[in-house]
Amino acid sequence: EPPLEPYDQLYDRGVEAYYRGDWKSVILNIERALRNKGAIRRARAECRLSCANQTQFGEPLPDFGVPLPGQGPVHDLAFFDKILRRADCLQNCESGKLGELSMHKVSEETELEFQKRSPYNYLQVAYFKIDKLDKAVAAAHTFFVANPTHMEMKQNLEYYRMMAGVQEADFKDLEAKAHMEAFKEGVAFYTNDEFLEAIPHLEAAVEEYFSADQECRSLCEGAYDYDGYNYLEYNADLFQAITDHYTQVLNCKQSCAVELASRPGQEKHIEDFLPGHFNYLQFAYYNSENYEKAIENAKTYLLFHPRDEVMNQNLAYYSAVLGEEIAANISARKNVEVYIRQSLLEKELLFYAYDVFGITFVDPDTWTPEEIMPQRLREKQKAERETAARITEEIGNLMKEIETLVEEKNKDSSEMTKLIREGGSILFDNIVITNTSKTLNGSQRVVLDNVVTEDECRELHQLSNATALKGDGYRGKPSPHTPSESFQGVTVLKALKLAQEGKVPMKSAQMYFDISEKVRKVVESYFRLETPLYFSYTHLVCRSAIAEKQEGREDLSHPVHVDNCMLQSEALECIKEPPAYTHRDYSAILYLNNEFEGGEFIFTELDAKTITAEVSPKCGRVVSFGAGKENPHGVKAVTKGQRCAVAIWFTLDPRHKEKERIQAEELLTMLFSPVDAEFQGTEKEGTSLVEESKDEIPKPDGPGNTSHMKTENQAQGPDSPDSKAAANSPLDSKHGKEEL
Ligand SMILES: O=C(O)CCC(=O)C(=O)O
Ligand SMILES: [Fe+3]
Repeated sequence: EPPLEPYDQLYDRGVEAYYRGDWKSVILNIERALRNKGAIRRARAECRLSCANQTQFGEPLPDFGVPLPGQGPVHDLAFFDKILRRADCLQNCESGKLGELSMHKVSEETELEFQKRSPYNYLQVAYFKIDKLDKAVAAAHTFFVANPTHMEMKQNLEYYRMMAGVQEADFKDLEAKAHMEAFKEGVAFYTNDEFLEAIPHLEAAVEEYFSADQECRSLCEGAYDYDGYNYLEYNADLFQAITDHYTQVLNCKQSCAVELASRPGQEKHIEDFLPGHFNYLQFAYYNSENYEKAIENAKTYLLFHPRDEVMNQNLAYYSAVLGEEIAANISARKNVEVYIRQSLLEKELLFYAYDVFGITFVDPDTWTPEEIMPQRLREKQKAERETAARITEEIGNLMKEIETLVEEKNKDSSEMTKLIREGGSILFDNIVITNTSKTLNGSQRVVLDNVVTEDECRELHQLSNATALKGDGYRGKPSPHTPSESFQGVTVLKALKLAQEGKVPMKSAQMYFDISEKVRKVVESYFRLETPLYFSYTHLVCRSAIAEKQEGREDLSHPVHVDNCMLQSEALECIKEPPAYTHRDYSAILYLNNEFEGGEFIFTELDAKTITAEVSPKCGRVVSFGAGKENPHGVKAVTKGQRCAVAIWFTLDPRHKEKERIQAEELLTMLFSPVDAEFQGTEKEGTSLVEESKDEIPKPDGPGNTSHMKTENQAQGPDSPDSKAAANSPLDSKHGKEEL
């Protein structure tokens, strides 16, 4: 084998070759750099592990029989004897495996390049140039995993995906970590309720985790990092120097828990990662009816979180099923117990160093018992946290005050501008403004007359009755608002479709479309809106009194409400949340007739009682208003006859533009473009050319995700672990599977 070359030099040579276009040399050097880096890492880890085994502390000291004065220094010597032997062992081992390379220090920049997986970016191009597609794809994928926002690589991958000869299996992550892969596979099966299949992967994940942890920890025993110290001024004595270096090593070892729970290209690591394995496992074993193993893993999980309620319940349940006695004899995993004990000792030392020397330690684990932190440090941190909380609260209060001040100012000015603003042109000469916000005792209100003619009113009224006849049944449906009235409604699209089928006059349907557009323009202009107003919903509605149900009637035809929020009149509040149509910004109602009794439109206060203005419907009259809480409104009972109106709601948000409106526009264009008009003539059946609204087909429904899990004994009630454990398993916590 050729002597190992430092990988930073190999890498530099590869990059140089890249700019010469010497692809073979790029591949040769960079592949070798990657291999060397791996070899160094492995050699270091192996040597540190084997030397630790060879020169363990804790062997009995030379026996002096009775304690002698002066035995202390002998103990010290025995300790440092071990240290020297360990150093000797390491030197021999490493130079044996790595030769001169063992002394070579790689620059931080190169280290970072490798961390970012940049070598694979060069490799990807070089392989592509020499037509090694499978390798190019793997290199590209490997790079992209760690750089998911890299646009060019994303495009490359899309390009590769379309190329002939490229297979799905080529998209390999060449730097994937065995423990994470096994975990992901296990969780994938688990998520599919394939528990039996999940188990071997999760077990492998645990095993791989511990070997990765061992390697990670051994790699922490490197050189002292003077970061933060002035190199030249650092003059610690023997024990301070040992302390500084050793705490750094311990800090690094502790952070292995984070390192192992991290995924390339993702900022956040998986929280509570190692304990999570045993949570998955206990539930997977339970669902595979292996109660012994379920108990073992539940107990192992409890080593980390002894007070976890769900897990304690699970354990109680498993124990009851299996028999308390057998259960009591099953213990948690030994290696995990050892791991925890060691980790806690490390934490204690680190907290000690934190407390005394101020060497910062941030505990990466969520399961550390509180007692591990020294009392004094705990109090210090508590005090600091309290101060921070107080400051945060004070700042919060201040911000709130400022916010309300600003809000009030904005409200004043926006109300002012709104007031000044309404009153724009009404675009058509014959339309008249009958009432404004001022005369209607509110804001964002207007009543206009002569918006449409008597003929138009009559035609739309007939359209409503014709569609009701053809569509929903003879007298319309019972009103959703009152038992004393019936109610019929038709949208623009429905009217056009019925017209297309020859069931109502096309001219009327088109008039309905045109008139609603006219109202939209007028409202947009009158309220001087700076951005376009879009249709949100259009409905031609007639309410008819049911003669035999009028006696003693006290309800309204349409209870007082606000169009874009849920009115809570007792609380004098309006909540702008679904199911309210929160995106509605303006409403307009065009009345078509007055041949009925009652049916006055009313504006009220937020209490839904105090009437502030009343509008009597008549043909051609439009009442229009802001759809928000400033305008609660309703309709008084229609006690005789039929009251018809076109109700239109508008939105300023183009994303909520009515889908039906767009379809209606398309249908009209199609019907009245010459070619299509002819084409329509051949559609004798009258089948609709426009797809039925998708909303009318019930949405697909999937199987419940836990419905077929083991449910035996569920009748026993609260002890059943399945649903609760599932709810508490890491899957459903904030680190969902999509992050994996
Ligand atoms: O028909 C009316 O006068 C008002 C109807 C209304 O407010 C509504 O449907 O939201
Ligand atoms: Fe309304």
